[in-house]
Amino acid sequence: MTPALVVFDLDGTLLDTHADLVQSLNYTIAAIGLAPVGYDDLTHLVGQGAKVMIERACNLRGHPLSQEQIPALLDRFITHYTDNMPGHTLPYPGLVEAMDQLKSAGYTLAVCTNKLEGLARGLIGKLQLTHYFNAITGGDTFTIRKPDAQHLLGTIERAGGDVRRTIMVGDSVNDILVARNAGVPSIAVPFGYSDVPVETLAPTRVITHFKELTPALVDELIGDFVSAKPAAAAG
Ligand SMILES: O=C(O)COP(=O)(O)O
Ligand SMILES: [Mg+2]
Repeated sequence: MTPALVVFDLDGTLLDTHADLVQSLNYTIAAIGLAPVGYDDLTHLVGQGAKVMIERACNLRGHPLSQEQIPALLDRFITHYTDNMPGHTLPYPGLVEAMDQLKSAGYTLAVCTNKLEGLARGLIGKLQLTHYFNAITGGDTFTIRKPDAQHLLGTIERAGGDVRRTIMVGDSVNDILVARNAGVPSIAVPFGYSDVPVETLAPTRVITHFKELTPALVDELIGDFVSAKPAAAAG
């Protein structure tokens, strides 16, 4: 049987990236004279990748960007963010121990993020975590991204997983929606960058610390989810 697969969102789930995102974003918008944004703004800015984050920050400062302005600002962000990796970014408490336990139990792991794939791979590599994952996809890996189901389904395929034996772990609405759209149970974590309480996103389960992410919980959610599905119509 295909091993169970746990797919993680990156920003606000796998890694606490907020300080470096804010630092590079402020460095970027300073180029057009805009005042810096704060951590509290981040929950409304992050989630759809760097380009959207920059656009949202400029809108927040009352300076909507023209399409012509975006490429240079995106390059400025990517250069600064890459040059400063891993910066202050760290895995959340208990994550590495949970991933070790899942891998020891024969489970496979993957990353499905709306961060640019190159930035995700660079950051995961700098933190020496690449070896944990069968697949790492970003917002630019496919032509679509979360919450489109195909982003998660494509990640599952690249990881050699089975959608019926997969769970998604995330901190924001796009993660819970992509799981729902792909027919996959979801675990929400409250310590990331959601602009609403994660309970209101109706995930399958909420955990408050990665010590709760055990093989038994994964089996429970997959089992419950499969048994709760209507029986396939008789062929
Ligand atoms: O880069 C972002 O906007 C956030 O991406 P993620 O939460 O899907 O990792
Ligand atoms: Mg996230």
